[in-house]
Amino acid sequence: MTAGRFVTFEGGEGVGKSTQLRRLAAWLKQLGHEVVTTREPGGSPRAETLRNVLLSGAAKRFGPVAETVLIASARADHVDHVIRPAIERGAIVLCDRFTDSTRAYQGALGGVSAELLRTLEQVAAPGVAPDLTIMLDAPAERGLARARRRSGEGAVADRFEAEDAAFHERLRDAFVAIARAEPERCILVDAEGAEEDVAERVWRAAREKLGLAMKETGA
Ligand SMILES: Nc1ncnc2c1ncn2[C@@H]1O[C@H](COP(=O)(O)OP(=O)(O)OP(=O)(O)O)[C@@H](O)[C@H]1O
Ligand SMILES: Cc1cn([C@H]2C[C@H](O)[C@@H](COP(=O)(O)O)O2)c(=O)[nH]c1=O
Repeated sequence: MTAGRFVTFEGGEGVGKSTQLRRLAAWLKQLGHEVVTTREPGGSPRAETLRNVLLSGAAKRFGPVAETVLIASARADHVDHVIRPAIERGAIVLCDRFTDSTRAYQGALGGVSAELLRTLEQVAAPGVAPDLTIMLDAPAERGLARARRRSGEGAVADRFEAEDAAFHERLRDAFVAIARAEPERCILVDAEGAEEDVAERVWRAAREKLGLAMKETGA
C-alpha cells in the first residue's frame, strides 16, 4: 500500500490557500491518487461547530489561551476522524491551515507560549505532522483585498479579518519565520501574480518534495 501524505496550506488572510489547494487536489486526482481535502478550524462535523464559535468572535473574550485550547479540541476530533484514517489508508490529505496557523495567530500574535503550543499539538495530533507545508506569501494588504472581493462589498469581516493592518503584517512575518525555521518541511511560495502562475509554483514544490509519480492503474 502507498504511504499516505499530509500536506498543509498556510499563510495570511486571502492569500490564495483554498484556491491553490483545490488546484493541487485536481492535479493529484488526475494522477490517480486518492485525495482528501479538509480545513481548520473545522474539517469534521463536531470541529465545524467549534469553527463557528471561533470565527464569530464568541471565544475572543476568553483570551488567547482559551481560544488555543478550543482550536486544539477541534483539531483532536478532526485528526481522529478525518486526517489520520485517510493517511492510514494511503490517501494524500490536503488541509487548509493547521498547526502553523495556531503558532502564528495564537502564538506570535496572541502571545501564547511555544511550550503550551507544543503540548497541545502533541495532545491533539499525536504522531500526525505535515510532510509538506505550502506557505503562501504576499503583502498582507493584497490578501485582505482578495478576501474582501471574495466576500463582496459590505460583508462583515470575521474575528481575524477584522484585525488592523499592523496585525496582518506581523502575521505575514510570523508565517515567513516559521517557513525559514523549518525548510525541510515548508516551502515558501510567492503568492503574487496570476492564479495559474502560483499554481505552477505550488505544483513544482509538491512534486519535488513528495516525489510524486503516476500511480499504477493496473490497466
Ligand atoms: N493569484 C490570485 N490572483 C487574484 N485573485 C486570486 C488569486 N488567488 C486567489 N484569488 C482570489 O482571491 C480570493 C481569496 O482566495 P482564497 O479563498 O483561495 O484565499 P484563502 O487564503 O483561502 O483565504 P482565507 O484566508 O480567507 O481562507 C478568492 O476570491 C480567489 O478567487
Ligand atoms: C487553524 C487556525 C485558524 N485560525 C484563524 C485564521 C483565520 O482567520 C480563520 C480561519 O478562516 P479561513 O477563512 O478558513 O482561513 O481562523 C486561527 O486563528 N488559529 C488556527 O489555529
